[in-house]
Amino acid sequence: MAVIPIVDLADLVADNSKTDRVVKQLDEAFSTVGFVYLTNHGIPQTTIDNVLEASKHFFQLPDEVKNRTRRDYSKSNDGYVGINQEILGTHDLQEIKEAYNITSSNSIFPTEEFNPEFRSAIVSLALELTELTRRLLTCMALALGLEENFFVDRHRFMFQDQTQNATTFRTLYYPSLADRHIQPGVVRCGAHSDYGTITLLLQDDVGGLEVLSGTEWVSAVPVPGSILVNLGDLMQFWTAGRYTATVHRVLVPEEEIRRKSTRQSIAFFVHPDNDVMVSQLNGSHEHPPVGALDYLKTRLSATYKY
Ligand SMILES: O=C(O)CCC(=O)C(=O)O
Ligand SMILES: [Fe+2]
Repeated sequence: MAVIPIVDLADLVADNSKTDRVVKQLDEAFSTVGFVYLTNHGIPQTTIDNVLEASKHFFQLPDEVKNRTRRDYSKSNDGYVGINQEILGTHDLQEIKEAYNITSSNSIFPTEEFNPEFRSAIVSLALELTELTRRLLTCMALALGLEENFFVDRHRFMFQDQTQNATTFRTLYYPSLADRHIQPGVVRCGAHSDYGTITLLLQDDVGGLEVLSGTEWVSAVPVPGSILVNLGDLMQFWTAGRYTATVHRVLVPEEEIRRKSTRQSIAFFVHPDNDVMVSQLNGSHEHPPVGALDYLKTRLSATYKY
């Protein structure tokens, strides 16, 4: 049974030059299971808890209030995404999840009178995740034998301005399923791979995330204090398949107690700057280069329902 490895970042956080072990371990994880837990990543737990708390507060507001900042994909990717507004799994009828997307500190935020902490909590965490992402991108460049700033230089505008970079902070809320009749084809989050470079994922202690390893679904059990990292399809393309964009999902729990619980997670979807042309790093000309933003748009419009 495949296991998701744990990589301890303590040395790297203390001293940026201590990359060797981390580079090797990330390379191994990304070329096999495609998911890795990071521990001692340096982001304070209170910064994470503040977002979970402010998010819960938001998602429990009446629909009428939440819909005031509803995502309108004809304008941008920011804002509130209601139940079934997006279906990631190609065979799923319903996905019982809510989400809120933020692309910078100037993004669309809920009206402050309802939730004054939401903006500041999210911006603080997003800035920390941006820093951590830079460290990871540096390690990945070294692992692939590239100049160490190769990826960082192509991700210059993360969480700064969506007209230049589509990196998105997403807070997710899976409501309680206590009073729902669950038909086949109803899930919390359908099977999919992510689209971009990497995704940093933080989950609460409820569990339910599973990752596909061969033909087997492996539980990504919550490891307290850790951040999960997985690769997106664009990075799989970039590395010509050396790194894997692993399919993952969150089903409706079978146990009554977990079905009743709400579940929360936070995803930081990292994308290259919009104008980056991604060419396969093995020098192959089999597939023409793809523009980072064009690629993302194609993927987003396939999942967006209304
Ligand atoms: O909620 C989770 O644990 C996973 C969410 C996810 O995979 C996504 O939004 O892309
Ligand atoms: Fe995902």
